[in-house]
Amino acid sequence: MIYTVTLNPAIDKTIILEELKKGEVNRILNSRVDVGGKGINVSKVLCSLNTRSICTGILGKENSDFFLKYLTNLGIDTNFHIISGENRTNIKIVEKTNYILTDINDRGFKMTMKDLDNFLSYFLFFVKEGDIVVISGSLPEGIDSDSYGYIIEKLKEKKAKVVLDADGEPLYYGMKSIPYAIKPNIDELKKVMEIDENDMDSILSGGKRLVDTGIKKVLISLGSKGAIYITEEGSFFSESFKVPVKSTVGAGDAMVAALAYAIKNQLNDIDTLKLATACAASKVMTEGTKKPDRLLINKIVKDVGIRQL
Ligand SMILES: Nc1ncnc2c1ncn2[C@@H]1O[C@H](COP(=O)(O)OP(=O)(O)OP(=O)(O)O)[C@@H](O)[C@H]1O
Ligand SMILES: O=P(O)(O)OC[C@@]1(O)O[C@H](CO)[C@@H](O)[C@@H]1O
Repeated sequence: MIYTVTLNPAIDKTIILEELKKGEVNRILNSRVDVGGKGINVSKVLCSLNTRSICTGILGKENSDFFLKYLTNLGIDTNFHIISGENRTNIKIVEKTNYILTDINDRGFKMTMKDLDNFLSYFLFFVKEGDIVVISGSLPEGIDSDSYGYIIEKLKEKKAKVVLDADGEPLYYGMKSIPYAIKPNIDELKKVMEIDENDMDSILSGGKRLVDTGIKKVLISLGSKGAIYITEEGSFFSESFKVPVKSTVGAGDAMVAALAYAIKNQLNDIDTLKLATACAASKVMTEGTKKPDRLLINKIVKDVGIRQL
């Protein structure tokens, strides 16, 4: 089974403007609302890949119905630990003229380490050897910044394979517990290790150092420049697929979904990176944080080129 864990879910309100004018009245051309948060987005893309996942984590009670209905309508199974409080709303401003994306992410509800332990005590009861657990996104206020490390240790005791996608301290401490796979973007990687983002060799050697620590699969996304995939078997590069951009929000989550799918189905490294690039491109072509189209992914994957590094 694949589980996705989102500790800090969000309602994503995407606003499309001609151009954002600071300090002025801006008129919206179009808008949409999706439920999001990184793990939830991973479950949506797994659903596009016809793969079942259970979407779990923490959900604030106040607007929980909206999340549960949205996911149930997509046919995604949920098993959240509900606590008091309201799930945040994150604003995503898309400027049509220049395609600049501005993310305004709220902090979210407050939770306690006790809430986290309550969630873990029942979640860990379900997890079995060989399960894949994706943990991703920011941590809510109130829990320790090494919480992902703590969760990874417990999941490893259960012999689950953990895929981590986080930023800053949560990524730093999470990596210390050696998850099975990670998917940092280049900015996230720069914060946790010495690399020169403009030098491919430097990024590659950074990724290899991580594989040497025992992390089996390191997928580094480079935004519109593409992605590098480093494993014990080799290192591979894929340019991003040139597509009309509707929203890049969740492109990284689409890659994480492909990575989880590839681990489950034992895809080789080249097919894994092809699928990750196709899922990300399909997501970029999709409005807001809506689930990308399965047929589109299947079409693009055939044309993705991979270069061995
Ligand atoms: N403008 C674009 N056109 C085509 N593909 C893109 C574009 N931007 C990103 N991608 C694809 O999406 C992948 C992931 O992008 P990125 O590195 O921005 O992830 P991220 O920062 O983790 O995203 P998020 O946190 O919003 O999910 C890239 O490796 C690339 O394949
Ligand atoms: O604030 P975090 O948890 O780092 O990121 C949250 C978020 O920006 O990530 C997803 C896109 O990756 C969105 O659905 C959501 O709003």
